[in-house]
Amino acid sequence: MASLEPATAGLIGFGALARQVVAALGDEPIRWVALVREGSSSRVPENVAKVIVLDGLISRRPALVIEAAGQESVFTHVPALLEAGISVLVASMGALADPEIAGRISEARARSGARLIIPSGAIGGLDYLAAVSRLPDVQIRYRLKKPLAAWRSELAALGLSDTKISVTLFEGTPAEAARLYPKNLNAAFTVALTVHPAQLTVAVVADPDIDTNIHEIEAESAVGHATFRFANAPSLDNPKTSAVTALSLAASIRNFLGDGARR
Ligand SMILES: NC(=O)C1=CN([C@@H]2O[C@H](COP(=O)(O)OP(=O)(O)OC[C@H]3O[C@@H](n4cnc5c(N)ncnc54)[C@H](OP(=O)(O)O)[C@@H]3O)[C@@H](O)[C@H]2O)C=CC1
Ligand SMILES: O=C([O-])CC(=O)C(=O)O
Repeated sequence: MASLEPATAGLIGFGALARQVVAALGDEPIRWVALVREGSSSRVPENVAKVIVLDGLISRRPALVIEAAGQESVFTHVPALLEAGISVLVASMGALADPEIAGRISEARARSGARLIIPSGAIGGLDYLAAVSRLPDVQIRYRLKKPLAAWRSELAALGLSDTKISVTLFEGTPAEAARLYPKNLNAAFTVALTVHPAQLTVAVVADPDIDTNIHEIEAESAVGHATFRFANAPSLDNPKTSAVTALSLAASIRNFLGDGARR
């Protein structure tokens, strides 16, 4: 980072991702403040200040707020932060599949000039996908396979908790995937926003024979065929979340704060 002057950074939620982001940036001069829900069971360490209302976070004028709490918190908190001129890094990108919240975020950014930072999260290759997205007839397929532990409630609802074979849970559009699987399909919507949702198809698989979260992206266009495959170790604290996601957020935060955004 460019300067040793501490920056204030906010966190929405203090679960697996937020805890790992703070740990990954342990050597950086950052004053952390976390917005947690009243009565939350999250254990917030002493080096992180805690607030329970959004105004408590806004009044500290953080240089950046990191949303790591789920799609619902994007609806309730992100437009107000942007309106207040505070830039936000959003992990729960699937929230932007909802046209109303996408519109509110876009208007708030335009009014205040605050930035919405989109991390690559559990995946990569977004630069290539952005490059080919302007070509006519580009087709992109995204397939997410996770172990059964990541799909407990979905498999129980189908009576397939102990399946011995892989189960295709979903095939369809990225917006529908983000809506149906709000804790698992955010990376898919990051791909959708990088290209165009109409260019992308999504498949979701529960696989009893794997122990990693596997994201496969295939792009076919006039300039070639590309395949990306990310076999991510799940976070020890949350099997739905890949451990690399916190590192991606940490890299984006370093990048943003190193860009002269310190206060
Ligand atoms: N872009 C990507 O590639 C990825 C994105 N994600 C997104 O990140 C989110 C967080 O992941 P992870 O940390 O593993 O999840 P966790 O469930 O471990 O943590 C989320 C925390 O947020 C808290 N929380 C929920 N709602 C609110 C709220 N309205 N205000 C404040 N705190 C809240 C919960 O605490 P409590 O219930 O105690 O209040 C919980 O501790 C996921 O839900 C997903 O949307 C995850 C992985 C990859
Ligand atoms: O962490 C992952 O592998 C992906 C994930 O949960 C998401 O995109 O919401």
